[in-house]
Amino acid sequence: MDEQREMKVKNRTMVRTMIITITVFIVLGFILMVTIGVVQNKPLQQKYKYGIVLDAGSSHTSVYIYEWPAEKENNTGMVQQKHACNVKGKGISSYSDKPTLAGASLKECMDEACEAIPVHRHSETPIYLGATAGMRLLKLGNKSASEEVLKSVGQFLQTYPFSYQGARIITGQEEGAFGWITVNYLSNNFGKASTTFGALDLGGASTQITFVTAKVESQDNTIDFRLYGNDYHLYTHSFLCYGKDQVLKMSLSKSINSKHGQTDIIALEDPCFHEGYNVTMTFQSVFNSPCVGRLNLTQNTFTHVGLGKWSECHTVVRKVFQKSECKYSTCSFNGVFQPPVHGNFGAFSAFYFVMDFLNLTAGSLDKAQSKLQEYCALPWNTIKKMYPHVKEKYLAEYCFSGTYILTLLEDGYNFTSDNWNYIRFIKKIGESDAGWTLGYMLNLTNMIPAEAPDKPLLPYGGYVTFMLLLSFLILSLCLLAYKCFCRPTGSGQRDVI
Ligand SMILES: O=P(O)(O)OP(=O)(O)OP(=O)(O)OC[C@H]1O[C@@H](n2cnc3c(O)ncnc32)[C@H](O)[C@@H]1O
Ligand SMILES: [Ca+2]
Repeated sequence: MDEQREMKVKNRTMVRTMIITITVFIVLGFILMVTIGVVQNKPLQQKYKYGIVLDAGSSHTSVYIYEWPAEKENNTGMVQQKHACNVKGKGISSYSDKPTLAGASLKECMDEACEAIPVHRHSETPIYLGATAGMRLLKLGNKSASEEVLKSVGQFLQTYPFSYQGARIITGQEEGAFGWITVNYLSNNFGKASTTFGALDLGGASTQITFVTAKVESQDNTIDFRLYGNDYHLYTHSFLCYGKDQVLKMSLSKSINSKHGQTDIIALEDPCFHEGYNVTMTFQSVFNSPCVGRLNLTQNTFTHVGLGKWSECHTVVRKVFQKSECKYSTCSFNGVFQPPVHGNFGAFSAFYFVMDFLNLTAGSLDKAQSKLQEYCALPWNTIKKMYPHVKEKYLAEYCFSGTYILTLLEDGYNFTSDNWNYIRFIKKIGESDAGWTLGYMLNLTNMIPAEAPDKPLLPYGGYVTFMLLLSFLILSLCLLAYKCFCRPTGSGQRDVI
C-alpha cells in the first residue's frame, strides 16, 4: 500500500516537473519569438540622401539642399530642406556684360553645400540649376549673353564633386506647377482625399498663379499630373514682367511717358513713395528692360519725389492691368484666361516678404487697404526712424509693393472680400521654404510616383504591440489549459488526467 502511494506521489512530482519544464520552454520560446520578430523587423538605421537645387532668380540666387531617408524616398512629405544659402549680390542675369564671372559668384554657397553634405554622398548627389524670369528677360533682350551666363554657371558647377544635372531656364509653366507641387507635398496633401492648396508666387520679374480646376479653356494654361494615385488637372499662368521690380519699372515708365513732351522731366512725383522721399534716378535704370518701351530723351537723370497718397497710387498701379479684352468666359488680365479662384491658396516669396513686413498677413481685405493707406501716408523720415535696420531699397518700396500686391490679387486675379481669408501668406512649411525648387527636384528624380507606394499592413509600432498582445494571449491560454487539465483532487491536491 505504502509502495503504491509512494509511486503515486513520485508520478505526480514527475508530471508536475514536466509541466513546469514545458511551461518554461513555452515562455522562453515566446520571448525568443517576439524578440526575433521585433529585432528582425526593426527599421534599419536611417541613411540619408541629398539633392541640390539652385534657384537663379531675377533678384538673387539661392542654393537649397534637400535631405531624405534613403529607403522612404517615394513616401510623401519625406524630403526636407536641410540647408539654404543666399548668394551675395544680384541674380545671374545681372552678369550679362561680364558673363564669365557669373559662375564664380556662386562659390561661397557651393562651398557651404560641400560642408553640409557628407563627403561619401557627394558623387551621388544630383545638382540642378533653374533660372527664372530674369534670365527669360535677358534671353528676350540678348540671347547670346543669356547663353554665355548659363555656360559660365554650368561650367562652374561642374568643378564640384556632385552629380551635375544641368543649368537651364525653366518655363513659367514649370515654375508655377512645381511651386504648386512643393506646397502640396510639404502639406501632405497628396494621396489623400483632402483638397489641395493653390500656389501664388511673386518674384522680382514674374508672378505665377496655379490651382486645381475642372475646366481650362486655353491649352497654354493646362497641366496634368497623376501623383500618388490621384489625377490633378491644373490651371497655371506665369506673367512675365509682373514681378514687383518689373512692375515698378512699368509704372514709373508710364508716368514718365505721360509727362514726356509736356515739360522737361526734372522731378517725377510719385504717390506710391513716402512724402519727403527724394532720390535721383537715371532713365536708363527704368528703361533697361524688355518690359518697358524705349524712350529717347536728352536728359540722363530725374528726381523721384514721393507724395505718399495711397488712393492715387492705387489708380496708377491699376493701369498696369489691362482688363477690357477677354476672349474666354473669364480672364485675369491682359486677355489671359483664368477660371474663378476657389479653395485655399498659399502665397509665398514677395507676397510673404511684403505682407509680413506690413503686418497684413491676417485680417480682411478692407482692413488691409485701410492699414496700407495709413502706412503710405507716413513721412519718409518717420519710416526711416521706425525701421533703422531694414534695407533702404525695400523700405522705400513697401508702400508701392503692398499696393501692387493688393491690386494684383483683387483686380488681377479676382479675389474678393469673401475669399480673401482663403489666402495664406507663407514663407516656410515645416523647415522647408515654399517655392518651385523642391517640386522641380522631386519631379526630376522621379520621387513622386504616379501610384501610391504599397505600405506594410501595420506600422512598426502597431506590429510590435500586436506581437506582444498575441504572446500574452497565448500564454494566458496555456495557463488556462494548465488550470483545466490539472484538476484539484478530493484531498485538495491537483491531479493530472
Ligand atoms: O522669381 P523671379 O521673378 O525670378 O525673382 P526672384 O526669385 O529673384 O524673387 P524673390 O522671390 O527672391 O524676391 C522677390 C522680390 O522681393 C524682394 N525681396 C526679397 N526679400 C525682401 C524683403 O525682406 N522685403 C522686401 N522685398 C524683398 C526681392 O528683391 C525681389 O524684388
Ligand atoms: Ca523666384
